[in-house]
Amino acid sequence: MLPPFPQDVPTYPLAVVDYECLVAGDEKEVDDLWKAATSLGVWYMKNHGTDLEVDGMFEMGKRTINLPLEEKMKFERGDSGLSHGYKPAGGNVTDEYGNMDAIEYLTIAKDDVLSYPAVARKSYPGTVNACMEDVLKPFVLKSTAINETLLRIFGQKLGLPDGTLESQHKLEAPSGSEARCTKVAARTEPSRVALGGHTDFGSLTILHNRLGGLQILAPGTDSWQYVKPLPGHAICNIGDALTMISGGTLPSIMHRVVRPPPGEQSGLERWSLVYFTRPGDSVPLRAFAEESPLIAASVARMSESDKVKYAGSTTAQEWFIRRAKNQRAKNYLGPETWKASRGMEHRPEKS
Ligand SMILES: O=C(O)CCC(=O)C(=O)O
Ligand SMILES: [Fe+2]
Repeated sequence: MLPPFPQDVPTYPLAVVDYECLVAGDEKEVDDLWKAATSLGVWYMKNHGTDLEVDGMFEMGKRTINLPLEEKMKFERGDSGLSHGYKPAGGNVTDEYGNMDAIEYLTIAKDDVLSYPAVARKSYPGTVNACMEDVLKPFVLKSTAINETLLRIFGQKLGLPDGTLESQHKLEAPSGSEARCTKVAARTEPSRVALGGHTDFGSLTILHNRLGGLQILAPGTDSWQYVKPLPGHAICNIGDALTMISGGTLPSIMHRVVRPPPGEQSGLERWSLVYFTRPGDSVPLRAFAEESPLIAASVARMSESDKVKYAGSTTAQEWFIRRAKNQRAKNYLGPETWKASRGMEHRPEKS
């Protein structure tokens, strides 16, 4: 049993959305989701129906990340901006000064899970391969189904023609969608930022965490605040790609990971699990203004420089590679590298 999140540490309250009610078409729930997604871009989701798959993923992640470093490094992700594989702590920077991160993680491409035993992007340690069929595949498929439900709702609320958002995120299209298991070691110094402030690169993120450590920087505020993990609840957030497609209607929240909060949780190692849904590699990241009057109105209200940003000069894959590559510690040359790693952050200077 993990100790509870301390009562005397302030947390940012998020809306709770019930996934089963969304699936049932409950209008109030759909409206609650839309309110959370368009105001803050992050919410809790209960009754997501993936508890078994999540447990299996945590076990697989722990087994793999607990392998000797030498073994894991055979599958290291490299510095070219592709994320699949193993990333040791210190592999990325967390801020403009080049301070290194303190989180290690293992990232498995959706394309590799679906093509297994053929390799689409990268090969993985035996501990991953051993559960491709029984754990990875059901986790990826269920997480995808959840995100398809959310995309369908967002598409309707945005006034896009039916299927528009889904067609940018086809399961069979090569994409940066991926599952990630993360670990922050117990010995990490309390002052250290484990994962620097960022917005997620793709469209939708489903996060499962059990100990505190996730913090958000809510728009209009100036300080990082913890989000308290709630048992059985996932934390979902909007990423840059959906911000772009929706013409800014769906904001991607800035967040980061620090060590668990003071008190009983503070000395413990922290594990989390994420599924990122991203558009197909070749999808241009632009506001879908021609397809939706609501998005067109949002673009019309933008400054000229924002209009250029939302006009779509990169594909989803180019966006991802630029951001991921410039976060690599080995590629860090100075504050300009950090700046080049930024996405849709509302406070780009915060880390
Ligand atoms: O571990 C967490 O709570 C969040 C991880 C995260 O933000 C990420 O991997 O992008
Ligand atoms: Fe993130």
